[in-house]
Amino acid sequence: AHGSAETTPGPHDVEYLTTISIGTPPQNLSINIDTGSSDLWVFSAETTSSEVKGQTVYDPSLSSTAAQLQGATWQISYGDGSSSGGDVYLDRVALGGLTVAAQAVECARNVSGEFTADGSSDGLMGLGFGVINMVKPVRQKTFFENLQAGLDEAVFTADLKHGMPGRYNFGYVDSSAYTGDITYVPINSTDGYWGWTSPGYAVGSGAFKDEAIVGIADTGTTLLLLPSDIVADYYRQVDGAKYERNQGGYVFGCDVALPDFAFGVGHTAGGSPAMIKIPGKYVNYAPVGGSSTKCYGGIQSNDFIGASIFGDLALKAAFVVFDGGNMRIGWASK
Ligand SMILES: C[C@H]1CC[C@H](NC(=O)Cn2ccnc2)CC1
Repeated sequence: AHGSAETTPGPHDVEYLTTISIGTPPQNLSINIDTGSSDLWVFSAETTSSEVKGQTVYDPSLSSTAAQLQGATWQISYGDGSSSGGDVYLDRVALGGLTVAAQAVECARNVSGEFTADGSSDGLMGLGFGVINMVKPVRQKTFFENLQAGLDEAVFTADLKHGMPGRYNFGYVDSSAYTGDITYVPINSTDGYWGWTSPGYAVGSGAFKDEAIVGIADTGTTLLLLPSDIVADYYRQVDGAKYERNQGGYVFGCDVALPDFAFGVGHTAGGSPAMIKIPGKYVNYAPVGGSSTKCYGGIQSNDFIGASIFGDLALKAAFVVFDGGNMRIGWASK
């Protein structure tokens, strides 16, 4: 089996939203597919009403195929400080023409303010590894893990785009969606993430710099978060760019010229790595609050996290294969 679903960017490509249907008859929700976590949770009929502002909720009592997972609860918090928690139902979940008959659907009883304020997202679908699923007492499998054995190929692909809809495909690699070759590198899923190491980077037309970047491919993070020395190297090439503590990162004039940023994939012994080039204009993330002339950079420091995060800013410059069958990740230009 294989399937394909369109995914649509929010403002400034802050997140990408994909429609899933849950239950019988189907209840359609718009969710954020997040390779940086492993819980499928949704706003629900059980969510504290003051914490629901415009989201569509899943109501298991209206689904003939819903069954509560007795005694199961979950609580999750994300790197950006947001959080949610609740109880668990098993129900049919369909996405892109593929269905899991008994998917653990984590129903929120409470969500933090960030989720309440985001009227576009009705929940998250974690496509990380089940080892970090937060359901207790028994961890639950992700949608992809439940699908995997039945897929033609044990893969899903992310084809996110700048300011326009892209696609998540499951079970196949669409050879018409990218240019050149896909370069695959091993992943380290020990921490439950799609962890991988880039051999280095280049700023604009500059030389390749051999500096290993250990990170995760995370569709649930908006920006590209890298070691502070690389980030400083990039913004040295942006006229007037500076680090502003009260903005929480590097800012620059919204009309400034921005160099491309390229990161390496793979490292043929002695040869040069394949490069994924992020166009400079993608690095202009958005005007900072209250200004129309000062803009916030899409490349920022990973200082307080310890690993780098190849978020949407990096992913939307590539066609990315999350290969669960061979525990590897593949990157191609497009
Ligand atoms: C410091 C970084 C900040 C951004 C963090 N990303 C997330 O929290 C992604 N996410 C998932 C659900 N809601 C948000 C990763 C750490």
